[in-house]
Amino acid sequence: MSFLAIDIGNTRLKWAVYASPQPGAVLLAHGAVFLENIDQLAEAEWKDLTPPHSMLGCNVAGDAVRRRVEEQLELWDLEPRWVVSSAHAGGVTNGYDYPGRLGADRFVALIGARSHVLQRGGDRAALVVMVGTAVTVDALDAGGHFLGGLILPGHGIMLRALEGGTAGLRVPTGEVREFPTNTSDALTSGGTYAITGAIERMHRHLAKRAGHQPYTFMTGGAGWKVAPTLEIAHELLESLIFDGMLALQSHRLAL
Ligand SMILES: Nc1ncnc2c1ncn2[C@@H]1O[C@H](COP(=O)(O)OP(=O)(O)OP(=O)(O)O)[C@@H](O)[C@H]1O
Ligand SMILES: CC(C)(CO)[C@@H](O)C(=O)NCCC(=O)O
Ligand SMILES: [K+]
Repeated sequence: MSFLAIDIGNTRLKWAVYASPQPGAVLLAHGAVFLENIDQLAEAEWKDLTPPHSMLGCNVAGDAVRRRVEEQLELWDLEPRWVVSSAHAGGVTNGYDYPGRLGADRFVALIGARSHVLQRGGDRAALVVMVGTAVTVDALDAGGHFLGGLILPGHGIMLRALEGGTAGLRVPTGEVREFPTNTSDALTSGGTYAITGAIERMHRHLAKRAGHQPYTFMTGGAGWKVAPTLEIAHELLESLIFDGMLALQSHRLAL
C-alpha cells in the first residue's frame, strides 16, 4: 500500500513515495521541484511512477498552489488530503494560542521529532529546527507538548532584504568568518550567525525549561549550510517532515 507524502514549502515542493504508510517504511522514490515547475509534475517526474495508494500533504504556500498540485494529482485515482494543524495529533499537543494557525510544516515536523524521541526511549525534550525559505526553531517538551517557537527569515530572504534596502550590498556569496573583513563575508557570516544565534538561544530557553539538554533535530534545504557553524550537538534529519507524515498517517489508520 504505497504512500505519497508531499511537502509544499515557499520555495520548493518535496515529495516522497514510501512502500507503506508506517514510520520506517522503505523509500521507493523522491524528488523536489521549484514552485515555478509544479505544473509539469504529472507529465515529468510523476509520469512513470507506480500509482500510490494514498497520499498526505502539507502546504504552507497558499491555496492557489495547493490547487495546482491537486490538478497534477489527477494523474492517479487518489483523494488529496492535506494536514491542518490542530490542538492534538500524532502524539504532539499544540500549545499555539490558535493551534490552527501553526504552519502545517511545523506541526508535521514536530510530530516527526516526537516519533524520533519516542524511538529513543521517550523522556527528553527536543528542539526542532527547519532551515528553508524561512527558519523556524520550535520547542517540544519531554511530554510531547509544543511550547512555542521562533520564525525568522532564511538566508535568501535576509540577503534580498539587504540588497533591496541598501545601495552598496549587492555582492557575491562569501564565507562564514569570525571576523569578516569584506562585504561578501560580512553578509554571509551575518546571516549564518543570525540563524545559529537564534537556534542557540532557543536551545538555552528549552534546556532551562526542561531541566536537561534537549535533542536538537535540524531539517530543510539549507540545513547543511548552518550545521557546521552551530555550536550545539545536533542531528540533520533530512526526512523529518516525511517522518511526521508517516507517523500521522499510521496513527490515522490505527484509529
Ligand atoms: N547558496 C545559497 N546562498 C544563499 N541562500 C541560499 C542558497 N541556497 C539556498 N538558499 C536559500 O535558502 C532557502 C532555502 O533553500 P531551499 O529551497 O533549498 O529550502 P527548502 O527547505 O526547500 O525551502 P521551503 O521548504 O521553504 O521551500 C531559500 O530561500 C534559498 O533562496
Ligand atoms: C513559518 C513558515 C513560513 C515556515 O515554512 C510556515 O510554517 C508558515 O507559513 N507558518 C504560518 C504561521 C505560523 O506558523 O505561525
Ligand atoms: K518547509
